[in-house]
Amino acid sequence: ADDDSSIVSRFQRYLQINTAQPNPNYYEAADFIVSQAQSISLHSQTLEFVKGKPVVLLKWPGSNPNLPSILLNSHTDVVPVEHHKWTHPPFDAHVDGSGDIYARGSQDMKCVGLQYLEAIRRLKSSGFQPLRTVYLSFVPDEEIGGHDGAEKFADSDEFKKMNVGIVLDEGLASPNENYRAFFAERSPWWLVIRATGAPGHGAKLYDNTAMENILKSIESVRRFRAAQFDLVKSGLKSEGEVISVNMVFLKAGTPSPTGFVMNLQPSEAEAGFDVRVPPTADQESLEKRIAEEWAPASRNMTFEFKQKVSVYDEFGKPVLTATDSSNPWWTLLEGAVKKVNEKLGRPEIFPASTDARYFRQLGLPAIGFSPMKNTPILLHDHNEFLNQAEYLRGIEIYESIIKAYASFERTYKR
Ligand SMILES: CSCC[C@H](NC=O)C(=O)O
Ligand SMILES: [Zn+2]
Ligand SMILES: [Zn+2]
Repeated sequence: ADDDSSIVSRFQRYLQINTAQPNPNYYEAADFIVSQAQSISLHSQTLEFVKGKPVVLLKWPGSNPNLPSILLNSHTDVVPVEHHKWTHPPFDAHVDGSGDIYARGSQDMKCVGLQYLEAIRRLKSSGFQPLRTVYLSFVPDEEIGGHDGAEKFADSDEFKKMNVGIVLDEGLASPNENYRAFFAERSPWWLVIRATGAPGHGAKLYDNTAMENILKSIESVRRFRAAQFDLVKSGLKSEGEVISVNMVFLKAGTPSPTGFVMNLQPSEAEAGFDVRVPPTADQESLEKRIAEEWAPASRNMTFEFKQKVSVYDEFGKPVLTATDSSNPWWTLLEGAVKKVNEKLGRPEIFPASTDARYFRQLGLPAIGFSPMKNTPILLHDHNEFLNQAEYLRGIEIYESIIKAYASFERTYKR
């Protein structure tokens, strides 16, 4: 049956599978996706580049298999939850009186994965026949970097054989009327800075303590953060266009059975920062700032990157998906959204990281798009929800997009 309530209940079933990191129930999710695919006669294949981490690949063959194909990607894992902070249990997918569906993954991004499938279900039953082959990939581990998921998939022979011409991946909810679309993303630099200094009596004032040294750095980071944030607050730049820095841990002190030793100044202190660097930022000057202001050796400091992703192509140019007429897929997306009387906002840089970078790095255009409007941005938050009417509308949006993409005749040339 294809009434709204069965569509929503299929979404609920996907949401009810607990695929939270660090112990996602991947096989249950894969089984569910495969059974959905079978119900609409899509060819399915499960690739296991790493044991326990299935990539489910579905295929809807086009009538012209020589044309580059369309890949609709989504990740099956979700981030962990703090159960007691949710008003409805995060894996119940409870629908409240106003139609809000509460669940971890309702926005990020089980909605998108199933919307792709529901859109294809409708297109199939309407008799639509794609010219280009449409693939759907359901990949693991996006939330922990995608190394055993999208990264291996994008590097595989299976992927090469698919002859992909365009990838759609996740975007973000929009609090206003316009849907959002993303053409690039910032690079995560996970930075740890360490300070050392002479230990001493808690009552003594002296220079160069580890705590003083790290505090100076934290002050410097804070000034930089505030200046970047001001650019966003004033409307001069969007969130993805500035360098964000957020302190995520702070570690120092000498533990004791009752807490910390109170009259001993520690000899070491450490702080961690989640830094996000836009593709167009001057990386060298940021590196210099880190070495000279945030962790200067002159203040007995060192630093280390726990992760330093660079989203560059083989020529050292940042990988961006074109948003002008040189990229027909962008134009088609805009047109398809318009056709169902909706609008896209200005193209944006995704503020966090997604699997899209692995596809862009191959030189493929990849667009981040999750059709949720008039919706608060709740990914990774407590009480993540998506309204069922929004979910259903999103299916119509994808119907329009998939139809436009799968019917597009011209071969895309880079
Ligand atoms: C680079 S690994 C981390 C990926 C993660 N993605 C979604 O939140 C992020 O923190 O952006
Ligand atoms: Zn996501
Ligand atoms: Zn996420």
